[in-house]
Amino acid sequence: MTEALAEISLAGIAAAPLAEKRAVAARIDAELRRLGFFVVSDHSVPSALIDETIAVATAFFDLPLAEKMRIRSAAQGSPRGYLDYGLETLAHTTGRASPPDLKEGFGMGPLEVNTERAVIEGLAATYTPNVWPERPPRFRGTVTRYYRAMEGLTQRLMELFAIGMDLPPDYFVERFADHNSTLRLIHYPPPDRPPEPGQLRAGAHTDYGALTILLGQDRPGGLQVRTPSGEWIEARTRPHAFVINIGDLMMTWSNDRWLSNMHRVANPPPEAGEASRRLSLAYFCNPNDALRIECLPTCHGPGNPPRHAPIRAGEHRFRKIEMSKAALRAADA
Ligand SMILES: O=C(O)CCC(=O)C(=O)O
Ligand SMILES: [Fe+2]
Repeated sequence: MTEALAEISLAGIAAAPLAEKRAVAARIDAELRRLGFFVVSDHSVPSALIDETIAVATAFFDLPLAEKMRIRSAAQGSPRGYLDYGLETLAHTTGRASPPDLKEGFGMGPLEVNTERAVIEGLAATYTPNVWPERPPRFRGTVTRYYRAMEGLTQRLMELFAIGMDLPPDYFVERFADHNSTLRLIHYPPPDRPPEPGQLRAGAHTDYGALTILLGQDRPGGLQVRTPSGEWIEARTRPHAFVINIGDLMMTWSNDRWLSNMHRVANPPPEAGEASRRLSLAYFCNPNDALRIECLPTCHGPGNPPRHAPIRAGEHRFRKIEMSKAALRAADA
């Protein structure tokens, strides 16, 4: 069995007849069962938009730290604005002790929100407002366009997911009305000192939501995915191809038919120097925060009872976000 990520082309998919969509959906189904990850090409997100987003992200991370800290992420709610070094330790979200991840980031979320659905009982602030840096000048417009492109690609993928799961093609549409998806620009700088024992660019974790669309630069110290046999393989990609993986909510929905798989970002070899500077654009697609996530109707039956207790989408994510910040709380105490 090959253990590399499969590449699936979405060329012409939007206007394709159902039979053709079914064939692509079957390939996606196979990859999500096997690895929980695949690569998409011909996805119709313009290469120029990807390049421009990388360019404004790079210019933002190049700003002086004090300027970035002016829009530092608030302590509670969905992370928005600047995520400084040391804020997040992804290994904690799977219950393992670790030093913080070696990265900084910028997070933003929905562009308009129906406030009537925006606050979930018992959760602090779910649809946290966006904050934007003053510089670079084209940052807000470019990042906004990229976010819109991710919303569009998500719709195409969710249709294929529904077909792959023998559901009506539009099954997920209303479930993603007032979605709370986060776009995160992530910067992994070249190391300026050896990592602490157990410290990675991003510790091993699973993603929390429905699916993730990742554009990661192919640099030393990149994304690694765990195989069913427990090895780590490098998820190497061409410049404008996306890595798609599902998160915990999709695994719960599918009753574990699809795998929300462990992945991490490795440290570069020290001799890689400046060449190991890496950016990634991670779009974490989440459904409506108030939605109860429970086994899909086509994923249980006699001999296959639902394996997970229902959980509200926003609640699961918030629990994970709080775990990821545990190091910060310990340091503050
Ligand atoms: O930067 C990457 O390649 C992956 C990052 C990631 O997995 C995450 O932030 O959840
Ligand atoms: Fe991840």
